[in-house]
Amino acid sequence: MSEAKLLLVEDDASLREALLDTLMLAQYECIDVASGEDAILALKQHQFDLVISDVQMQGIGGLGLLNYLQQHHPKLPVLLMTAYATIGSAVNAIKLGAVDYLAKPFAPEVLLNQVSRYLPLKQNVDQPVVADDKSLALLALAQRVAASDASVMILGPSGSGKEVLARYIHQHSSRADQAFVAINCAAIPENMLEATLFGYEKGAFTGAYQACPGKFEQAQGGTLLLDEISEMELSLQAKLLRVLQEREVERLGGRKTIKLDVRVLATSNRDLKSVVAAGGFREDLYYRINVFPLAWPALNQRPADILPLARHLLVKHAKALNVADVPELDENARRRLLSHRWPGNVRELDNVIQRALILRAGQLITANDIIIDTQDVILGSEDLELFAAEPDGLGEELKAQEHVIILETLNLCQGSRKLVAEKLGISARTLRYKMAKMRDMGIQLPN
Ligand SMILES: Nc1ncnc2c1ncn2[C@@H]1O[C@H](COP(=O)(O)OP(=O)(O)OP(=O)(O)O)[C@@H](O)[C@H]1O
Repeated sequence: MSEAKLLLVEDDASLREALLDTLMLAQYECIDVASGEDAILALKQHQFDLVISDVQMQGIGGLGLLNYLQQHHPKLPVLLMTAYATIGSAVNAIKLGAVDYLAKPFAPEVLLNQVSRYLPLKQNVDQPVVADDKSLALLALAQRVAASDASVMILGPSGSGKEVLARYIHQHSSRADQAFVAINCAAIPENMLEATLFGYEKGAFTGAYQACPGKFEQAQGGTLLLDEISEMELSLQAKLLRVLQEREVERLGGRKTIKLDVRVLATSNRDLKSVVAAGGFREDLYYRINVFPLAWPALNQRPADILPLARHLLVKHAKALNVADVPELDENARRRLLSHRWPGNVRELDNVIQRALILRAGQLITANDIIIDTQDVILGSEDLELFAAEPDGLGEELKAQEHVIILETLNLCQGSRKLVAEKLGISARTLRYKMAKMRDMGIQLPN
C-alpha cells in the first residue's frame, strides 16, 4: 500500500464504490465519505495527503469543502470531479485553490494518472523473504533471468508471492531505475482493459475527454507486469500479441504508432497450459510470453519459509501499527504455524499474523493468538486447543450457500474470474476477496 492517505468525497454510492475499487486496486489507502460535512469530520480524525471531491453534493458541497480546506488545510491538494456540463464551475474552483479537476465520466486511468501526480506510490515494496532450499533456488534463477530481457511467466497458486517475484526481477534488471507498471487483467472491466493497456486519444470513445497514455507507454524503458493474464478475453489477446510482436503500440483512436521498449512479465494462478488446451488462451501468445517460466510452489511445499516469513510480516505490521517492540512467537505458536497447510499461502499467513498482533496480550505471541479458521486442516496439532472461528456477520448457512454459488459460477465460466464477477454482479475486487477467504478456509477452488 501507498503510505499516503486519500480522502474520497462522492455522494453517488455506486460511483464512490467504483472509484474506491480503482484506487484501492492501485494500492492507494483511501477513506470514503458521502458529503462535504462528513469529509470535515474525517479531516479532524485523520491526516490526508490528497482530497478528491465531487462538486455537486447536498449541503456545503465540494466548493464549501474547498473553502474549508483553504482555511484549515491550505497545503492539502484537492482534486475536484464535476459533470462535463459544469466545467465552468470547476475552472472557478481551480481559481479558488483546487489543483485540478476531472470531467465526469472519466476512465479509471485518467483518475489514476491525476492521483499519481500528487501521490507517488511507495516503491520499496516487500523484498521476497526466502529460506527454503526450493525458494532460494527459485530466487537465484529469477536473478539470472532478470539480467536478460526475456519475457517471464510467473505461475503459482494465489497468494504465493508472484507479484513480489515480478518486482524482484524488475529490481534486479538493467531497467531497475525505470518504471515498474503493474496491471491486473482480472480487475479492470473488459471494456476498459484495451484502453488501459494501449491508451487512447481524446474522443476515441464516449467519455474520452482527455487523451491518456496506456500502461505500455507508462512502462516505457521499464517493466510491465500483466497480472492474471489468463483472464484476458481472446480478442484482446490477439491485439496484445501484435503489440508484443511489433514492439509498437497505437492508442485507441490514434494514428501514430509509438515504438516500445518494455519488458513484459506475466502471472497466472491457473494452469495456463490447460487453459490453452481448452481454447481459453492463445497458444502463440502463451509461447511468446512463456520464454522463461518460473513457478512459486505453494507455501506448504516450502515449509522452511514459514517462520522467516512470519517474522518478516510481524515486523512489517508492527511498524504499521506503531508497535515499537516487535513481539516474538513462542514455541507453541511456531509449531502451530508450521503444522498448518496454508491453502491461502503467504496471504493467509499475513492475515493470521495481523490477527495475532491484535490479539496478543504481551511481548510473546502464543498459540492462542494464532487464529486459523476452524475448517482448515491442522496437521499434528491434536495437543493444541481448538480455536474459535472469527465472528462474522453472515450466518453460516448463508455463507455456505454463497460459497456454492461462487463455485458453481466458477465452473460455469470455466474459471474466468472476470465473467464470474460480471455474472454475480460484484466487483472483481470483491470476488478476489471472497475467493481468498474461501481459500483461507481450505476450500479448493479451480485454478
Ligand atoms: N516471499 C515473500 N516475501 C515477502 N512477502 C511475501 C512473499 N510472498 C508473498 N508475500 C506477501 O504476501 C502477499 C501476497 O503476495 P502476492 O500478491 O505477490 O501474491 P500473488 O501470488 O501475486 O497473489 P494473487 O495470485 O492472488 O495475485 C503480499 O502482501 C506479499 O507482499
